[in-house]
Amino acid sequence: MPSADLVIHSADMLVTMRGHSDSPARREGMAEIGLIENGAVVLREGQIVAVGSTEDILAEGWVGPYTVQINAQGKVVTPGFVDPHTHVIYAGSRENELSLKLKGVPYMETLQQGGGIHATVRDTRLASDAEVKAQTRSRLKTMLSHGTTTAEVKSGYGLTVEEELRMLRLIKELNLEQDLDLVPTFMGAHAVPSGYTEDEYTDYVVEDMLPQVASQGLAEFCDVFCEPGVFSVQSSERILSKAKELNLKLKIHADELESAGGAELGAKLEAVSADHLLQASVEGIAALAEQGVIAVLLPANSFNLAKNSYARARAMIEAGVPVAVATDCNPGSSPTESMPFVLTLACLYLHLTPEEALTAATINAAHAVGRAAQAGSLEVGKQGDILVLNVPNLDYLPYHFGNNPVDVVIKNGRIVWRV
Ligand SMILES: N=CN[C@@H](CCC(=O)O)C(=O)O
Ligand SMILES: [Zn+2]
Repeated sequence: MPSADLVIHSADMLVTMRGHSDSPARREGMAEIGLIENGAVVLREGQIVAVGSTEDILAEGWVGPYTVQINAQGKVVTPGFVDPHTHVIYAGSRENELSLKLKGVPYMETLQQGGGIHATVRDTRLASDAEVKAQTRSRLKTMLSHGTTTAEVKSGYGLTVEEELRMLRLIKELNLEQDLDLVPTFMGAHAVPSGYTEDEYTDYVVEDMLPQVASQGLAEFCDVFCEPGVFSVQSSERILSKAKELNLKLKIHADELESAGGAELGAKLEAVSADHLLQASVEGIAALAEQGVIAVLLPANSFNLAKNSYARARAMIEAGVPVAVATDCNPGSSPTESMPFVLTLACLYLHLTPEEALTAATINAAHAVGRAAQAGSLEVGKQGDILVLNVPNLDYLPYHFGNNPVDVVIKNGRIVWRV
């Protein structure tokens, strides 16, 4: 047998997430994390070639003279986190919105007065390609150091054909230039820019943007901010239907601030995920479950909007909706790169157990970005995307918050970050 490039062994707990790669975990399945005590995982040429107990793995003779070994005694080993909802590509920042929020100005009012997303659109358009990439690269590095090894990235701070294509091209370049795998989503329908009515801009997205995005093969998914005052259910349906016709997979920002039928639309159009969902109706939740649409929940966004309002994750899980969690990393509603922080919020405010939260941040998140065949679990044949966490058990991970629990990040079988 050829010897391994890397063996991680003696992990107090090795979380494999096995058995959920064909379809996302639902209901009680979300608590089935495939735990191996005193576990080990073996990597060769970037891939996982064996997973099991340390005793078995060491007896199998994987360790040769050139094998790098990591002793994970006293630690927990998990799949790399998959962050399935980010707006991480942009220039500038919006710390000015903190004082507005403290004065009680709602998020939507800031947006409608030309701030919010529009402010980031202005900053991003003014920044050179090199500036946008440098600022984004730095955030991606923070994400990686906090354990994210795959992330979805949305365009949406361009809002013209040229600027949206530029964002998607820069995502493609960044994907090749740094360690995280990036999954590109076109979100030209992120806000209606000034000078357009909603209908005029919807026409522009459908007739001009989408055909060019699709023909250049720059995006895998299309997303829409479906929210009263931004894109109505009717406009969202026009955009997502056109995207589907052009073979893009679908996501939808649904029922974030108001219950308006966004979840129902996601289910009707067979979206891969519906995201936010704070105000999703009972019927909307049932429709997501029926269609198998993944609910991507964003508790850091809820935390940051400081309205004490979170998505009803337990009702979703009970109804059979597969749940994933994400940072929603963006300069306004969720300025964080940290999946460990999201895990804490998922437990405390979405009321997930640590096991369910970890499922939501790994294999279910991988399904939400179309990467479940490669990422999200520690199974033979998958990419070697692995975390060694400096925590003694699973409960400790969400319990000890506000700092970075990640000891080692392995991406495609290579150590890419280490304390
Ligand atoms: N809700 C719409 N889009 C982002 C916010 C983007 C921004 O505020 O810049 C979100 O998912 O939270
Ligand atoms: Zn978003």
